[in-house]
Amino acid sequence: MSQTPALEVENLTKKIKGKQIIKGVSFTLVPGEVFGFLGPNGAGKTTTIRMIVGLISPTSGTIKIGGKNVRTEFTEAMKHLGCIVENPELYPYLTGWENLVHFQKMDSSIPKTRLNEVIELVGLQNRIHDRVSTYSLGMRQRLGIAQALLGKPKVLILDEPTNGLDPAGIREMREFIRQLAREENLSVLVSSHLLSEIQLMCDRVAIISKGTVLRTDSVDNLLAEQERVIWRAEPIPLAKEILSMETEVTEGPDGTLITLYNEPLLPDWNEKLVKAGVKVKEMRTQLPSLEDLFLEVTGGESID
Ligand SMILES: Nc1ncnc2c1ncn2[C@@H]1O[C@H](COP(=O)(O)OP(=O)(O)OP(=O)(O)O)[C@@H](O)[C@H]1O
Repeated sequence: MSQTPALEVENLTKKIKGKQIIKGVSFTLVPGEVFGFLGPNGAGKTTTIRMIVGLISPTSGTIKIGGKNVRTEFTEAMKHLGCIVENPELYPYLTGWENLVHFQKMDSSIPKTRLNEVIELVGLQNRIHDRVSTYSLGMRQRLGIAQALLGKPKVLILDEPTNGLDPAGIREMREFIRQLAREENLSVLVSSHLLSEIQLMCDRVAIISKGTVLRTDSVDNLLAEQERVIWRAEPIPLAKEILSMETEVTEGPDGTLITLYNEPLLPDWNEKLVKAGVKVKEMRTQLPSLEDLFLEVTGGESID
């Protein structure tokens, strides 16, 4: 693919009060993808996002939005960006429509016809003339997104978009974000500390911990890399001894042994066990849980 990335972050660092908070973060969003920024509290997600949206400046590194450098072409770069970083700034005593008109008037490049387009995109047609104070949290989020979409951005940044929503609201927001990315060819960067949410919503994910991106890939690929084999064999000590000569072995629950899944070598390991007199009763593969994957990638740091 030779299309211009929607967002390019290269070797970003940030030092605050002498402390290195962000230590060389790089990732790229292609048009139309939902990209998850996943890490425990304090990992550096918000600081990175604040640099992308221009709220603070990086110590070093490059950020390009729609090919425009945030440092040297700030206005051009910001034209391609829509974001809700802290809570969306809305006036509760005005209607949804009046809120949007207010923001549209602040940017002379946005025609009034865009209002109905964004209202339709976020599905607020039926309630747009009601006061925002009567909206649910999910509806306020949608209105915030409508506002962020007014300038037809290429990239939308949402910091923890499902925070505070109930399970139905979370599901709705997740589906809405996916649909928006698909239909508008919009790239969406979503930060979250919720593993399951990232798995269901995002095409790819960057796992961030202590100011560093440890891995970037689709959740499915990351999980497949950590696929394991559960062995039920007797006697266990002998089976463990033999397998340990081939690969790393841990003991699972109920007297099982666990190794990583290594397809080409499995028959060989099995043969060695059988030749040594071990009875192999069962071999089955298992994907790790997201929590296990996270622990594996971060080297033991848990998500919460
Ligand atoms: N202005 C600041 N001064 C000092 N330390 C800061 C400042 N801003 C952020 N930090 C520190 O940088 C680290 C990363 O914070 P950041 O808010 O980016 O993490 P996060 O991944 O977004 O987590 P959370 O979800 O809790 O916001 C934390 O240890 C935080 O205490």
